[in-house]
Amino acid sequence: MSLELHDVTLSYPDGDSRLTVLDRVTLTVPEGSVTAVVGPSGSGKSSLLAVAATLITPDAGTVTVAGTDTAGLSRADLTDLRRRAVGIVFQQPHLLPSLTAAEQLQVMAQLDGRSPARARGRALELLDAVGLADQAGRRPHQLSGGQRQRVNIARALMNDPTVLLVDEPTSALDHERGAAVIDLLTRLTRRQGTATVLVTHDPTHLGAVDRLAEMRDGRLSVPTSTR
Ligand SMILES: Nc1ncnc2c1ncn2[C@@H]1O[C@H](COP(=O)(O)OP(=O)(O)OP(=O)(O)O)[C@@H](O)[C@H]1O
Repeated sequence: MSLELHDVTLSYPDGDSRLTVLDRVTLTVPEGSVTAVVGPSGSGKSSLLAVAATLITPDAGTVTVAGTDTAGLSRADLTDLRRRAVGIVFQQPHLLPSLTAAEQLQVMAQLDGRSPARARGRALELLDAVGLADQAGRRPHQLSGGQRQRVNIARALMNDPTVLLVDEPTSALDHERGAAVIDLLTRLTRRQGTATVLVTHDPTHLGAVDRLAEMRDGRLSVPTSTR
């Protein structure tokens, strides 16, 4: 299992008391499968992703990423684990305006110490995988919203992550493009063998995912198989 959260609790200060945002959440995500987490606004979905990404340390419980128990790791070790094993797709692509689609991806690998030639090769391979082989030289303003989101997804896969965390990838897209993005994420998950968590408040287009769980007031239902 590539991502395991066990009995995770997270709270924030709220006046004199604390607001519990994650309440004993347990989730195991097998490699090569997509677990979708749905739930209303404010139910704790983004907090769940932040904990799984090791960006926030929970009050209690364990988070195991790619076989590594994250409890007690130093900040430097957490950063290293994230760089090696975690890909994150945020709601908004946040692409750099002056870079081409290929360069957006290459930057990631060069930061990681790969040679420019290898980074370029991998970038073109991934752009091809997301159906953008012929758009590699375009800058963000020359791409559609759906194409920008596909560059965003390809970029998150540049370091060959074990765990892929995706936050509301369809919120800026129309129905058809949203469905295409979910379909793409599912295909890439199987192909790359990632353990993927997809958070959304929109339960449409989820036909292709493997398991579905619901977040309500910080409690996560046990994921049920959709196939
Ligand atoms: N840094 C913080 N400090 C205090 N409270 C916070 C903080 N971050 C989130 N919250 C609160 O935690 C709860 C869960 O927020 P979270 O963003 O995880 O929900 P969500 O399900 O992702 O919502 P949305 O679908 O609107 O993005 C909300 O009540 C929110 O106000």
